[in-house]
Amino acid sequence: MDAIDAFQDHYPDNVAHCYGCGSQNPHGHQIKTVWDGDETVTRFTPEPYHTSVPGYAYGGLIASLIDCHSTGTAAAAMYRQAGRDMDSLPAFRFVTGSLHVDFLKPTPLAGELVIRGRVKEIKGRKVVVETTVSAGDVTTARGEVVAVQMPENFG
Ligand SMILES: CCCCCCCCCC(=O)SCCNC(=O)CCNC(=O)[C@H](O)C(C)(C)COP(=O)(O)OP(=O)(O)OC[C@H]1O[C@@H](n2cnc3c(N)ncnc32)[C@H](O)[C@@H]1OP(=O)(O)O
Repeated sequence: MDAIDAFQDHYPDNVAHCYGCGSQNPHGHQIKTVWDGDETVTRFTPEPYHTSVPGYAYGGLIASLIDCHSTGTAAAAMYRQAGRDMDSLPAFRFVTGSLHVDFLKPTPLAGELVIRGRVKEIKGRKVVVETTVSAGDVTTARGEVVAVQMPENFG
């Protein structure tokens, strides 16, 4: 999916290979996240190969959408709080410290999923993001991610 000025379009190429959100990963989801007021939104249409129970999406897919939607939201929220453009330096880069997912209902494979995030807390290098996944008007999963600013010596 192409989106204009998505958060992920501002990730430098050297950190744009993530399976969930990297624009440079041809095998990945390549999600695109934007602001919608105080919320963030990603739209993603699963493929037939994302199956768990026939007709329904694999939980790992749902978790990875929540994960990368939330880390992208964390970065955008830090830039917004600082009143900075997402291309400005030094860059805010976030990795997942923890990922909690509640699978509320089976997620249908047919059609678009809407992933929405809301910042719950910003404290120091940590951003806590609450994210939901919806199919039509049904919320099928809810997640909470603790995103932590990537240390200089990551790895
Ligand atoms: C721009 C490019 C970005 C592209 C990549 C997007 C990534 C997409 C999502 C991913 O899949 S990332 C890959 C999976 N994640 C990792 O591999 C991370 C592995 N873990 C680490 O490297 C470190 O544990 C981590 C950087 C997450 C934290 O280590 P730190 O030493 O920097 O954290 P520190 O101990 O200073 O804690 C900072 C705050 O975060 C909190 N925190 C850290 N780890 C946590 C955790 N696991 N659960 C809950 N909170 C956590 C910690 O409590 C604290 O909060 P408080 O300030 O309120 O006290």
